[in-house]
Amino acid sequence: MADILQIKNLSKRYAKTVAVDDISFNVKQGQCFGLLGPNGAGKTTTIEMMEGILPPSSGEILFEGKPIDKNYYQRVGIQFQHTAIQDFLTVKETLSMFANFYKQSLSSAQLIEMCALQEIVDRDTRKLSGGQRQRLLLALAMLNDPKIIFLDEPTTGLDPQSRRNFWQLIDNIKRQNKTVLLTTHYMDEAESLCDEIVIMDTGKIIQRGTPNTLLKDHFDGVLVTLPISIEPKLKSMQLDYLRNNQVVEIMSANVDQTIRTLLENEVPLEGMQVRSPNLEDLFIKLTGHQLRG
Ligand SMILES: Nc1ncnc2c1ncn2[C@@H]1O[C@H](COP(=O)(O)OP(=O)(O)OP(=O)(O)O)[C@@H](O)[C@H]1O
Repeated sequence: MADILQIKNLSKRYAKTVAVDDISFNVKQGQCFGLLGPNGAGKTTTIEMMEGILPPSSGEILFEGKPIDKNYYQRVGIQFQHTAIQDFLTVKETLSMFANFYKQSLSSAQLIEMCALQEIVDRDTRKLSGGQRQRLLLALAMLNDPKIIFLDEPTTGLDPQSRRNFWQLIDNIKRQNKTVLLTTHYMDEAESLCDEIVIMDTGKIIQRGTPNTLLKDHFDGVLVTLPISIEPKLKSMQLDYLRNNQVVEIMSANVDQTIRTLLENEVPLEGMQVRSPNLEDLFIKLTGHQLRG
């Protein structure tokens, strides 16, 4: 697959902060690429530079091998976190109004189908739920049939069902060989949607790869989780573990052996869970802190 975007030594410096600090990566055509990181990591600054709306302090962005120019906006779609939608218009009227901004646009019928807007086409945009509003914003970003679509935290604040519905739409868009670039705080979102991710912290890239490879590279086995109350016992056994909120997590390459050891040491197993490590665990392992907070 060819690279649709190349990010080379990109930085954004403000008077008191280096928001993005010399990052480089490529995005392949047709890929869903995720920018992950905690609050203030530099995700929004990075995506806004990639969207062409924020000038970098240094470095460059190539779109299909060339510096981005004024035609870029005809080729890309952007779903902003807070797009102002005109009051007193229906969903269909809103789509028609925004279509005027582009030389070429998809038909309303195509967008309505693509973004599951059938039941709300005649609804006043002030009466939309959070999930419906996000679907309309997605349709607006898809209006010009872009090659690449940028989504900045598209599902923040949505209920779990609406988030999953939204993921389905993104999946359908990916199937049309569109490139999707998204920022997210949600690790399950990244694991479900992204072919490749970069994890950012304090303006730098700290890891890059496919979710699966990153997890395989950093974890060997599963996590055995127990209530925090057994921590003193684990300390006395000199067993390696991580503290995560109200639980302790033991990394185990052999669950049977770990459970035998715990039983031999009379550790109560009530409340025990066994699970595979996820990107959230990886983030904590790499940075020592959680994504939210
Ligand atoms: N216009 C600005 N002027 C000064 N500093 C800024 C500006 N925009 C962003 N920053 C700083 O740059 C850093 C990165 O911010 P950015 O919004 O890119 O992070 P983020 O990863 O998107 O965080 P969040 O998840 O909270 O949106 C932060 O320290 C932020 O305060």
